[in-house]
Amino acid sequence: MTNSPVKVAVTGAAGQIGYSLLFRLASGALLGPDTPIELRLLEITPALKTLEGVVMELDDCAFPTLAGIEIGDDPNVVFDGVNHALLVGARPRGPGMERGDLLEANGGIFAPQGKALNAHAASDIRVTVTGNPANTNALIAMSNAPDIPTERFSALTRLDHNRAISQLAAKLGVPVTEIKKMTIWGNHSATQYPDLFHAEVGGRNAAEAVGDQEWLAGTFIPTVAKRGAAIIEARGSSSAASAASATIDHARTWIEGTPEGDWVSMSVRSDGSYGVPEGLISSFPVTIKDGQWSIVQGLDIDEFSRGKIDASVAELAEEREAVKGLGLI
Ligand SMILES: NC(=O)c1ccc[n+]([C@@H]2O[C@H](COP(=O)([O-])OP(=O)(O)OC[C@H]3O[C@@H](n4cnc5c(N)ncnc54)[C@H](O)[C@@H]3O)[C@@H](O)[C@H]2O)c1
Ligand SMILES: O=C(O)C[C@H](O)C(=O)O
Repeated sequence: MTNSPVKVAVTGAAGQIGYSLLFRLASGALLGPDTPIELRLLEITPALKTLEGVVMELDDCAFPTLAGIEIGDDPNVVFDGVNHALLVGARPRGPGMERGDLLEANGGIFAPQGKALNAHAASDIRVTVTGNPANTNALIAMSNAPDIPTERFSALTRLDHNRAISQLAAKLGVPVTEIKKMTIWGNHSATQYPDLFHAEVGGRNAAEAVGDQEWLAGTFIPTVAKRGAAIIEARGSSSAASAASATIDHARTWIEGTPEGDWVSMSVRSDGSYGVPEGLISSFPVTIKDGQWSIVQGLDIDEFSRGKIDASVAELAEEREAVKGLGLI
């Protein structure tokens, strides 16, 4: 291992997702076995003691790829020189909280974090927002970091993408590796649109392979879109290991690129493609090469898909108006 360490920041590091994410990052799941990683872990002050315990456990694993760990409660210190920022820590919706309250509370987190990244991150910084509402939190962070190119900000819809692949593979009785070109459009919320019309199963169109519009519209789409809620209902808390795994998948694909003949779903700043208003952080099919993503162009969008994409994008536009009204962007 001759490379110098890559600095990866994780916020909300003492939380549920953090507890799964940190050990996988430290063991090389993001950067591989030959690149040392330095973890920069941000938490709120009252959670630092818990985080110290997690750091003790990380030490106890003696991971060969783990070159160092720094923890703290000041993003201006923790984000110094970071190459990747995985923004996981967010304010969950509490009893009686309206969407506007949630957006305001998260604005208080993602605006200062955007500013701190702008001031202190490395010049090659790439930012992935997992903390909900992920798309709009990414918009807030991006809007508060004017010196970082906008294409370096993203939000996580890879978990939805993975869920869609898994549901489709189970329906058709094929391995997940047979499924290519899955797309999640729109917001990481119940309005998202998992699209089978452009996906492929063993080279064949997925919607045709399913051949059952009732299952597609009445079972597949709501199962994927409401999977987060189903896990909360079953587990008593939101998805954590799968969210950590998808966060690593997302960031690793951003580094390594997409394989020939496939793409991934990633929430990125819209350039107006597919009628998604410019500037919204919306999920698209993207290919990635040399660390740069591009929205897949030229897909035919039929009336059914158009309606679903428009509904989710309308929600993103509403969220943008709400955070604008709060002066967060
Ligand atoms: N995008 C997705 O696919 C997806 C999937 C699952 C969960 N999530 C979201 O990820 C977020 C984290 O989930 P979790 O289960 O780990 O939650 P959690 O409550 O267990 O942990 C969140 C952590 O963030 C910390 N935190 C709060 N404010 C912070 C700040 N300003 N700076 C640094 N840390 C801060 C908290 O102290 C806490 O330890 C939630 O918003 C959840 O809804 C997103
Ligand atoms: O849906 C949620 O609130 C949790 C998370 O975003 C998920 O998709 O599992």
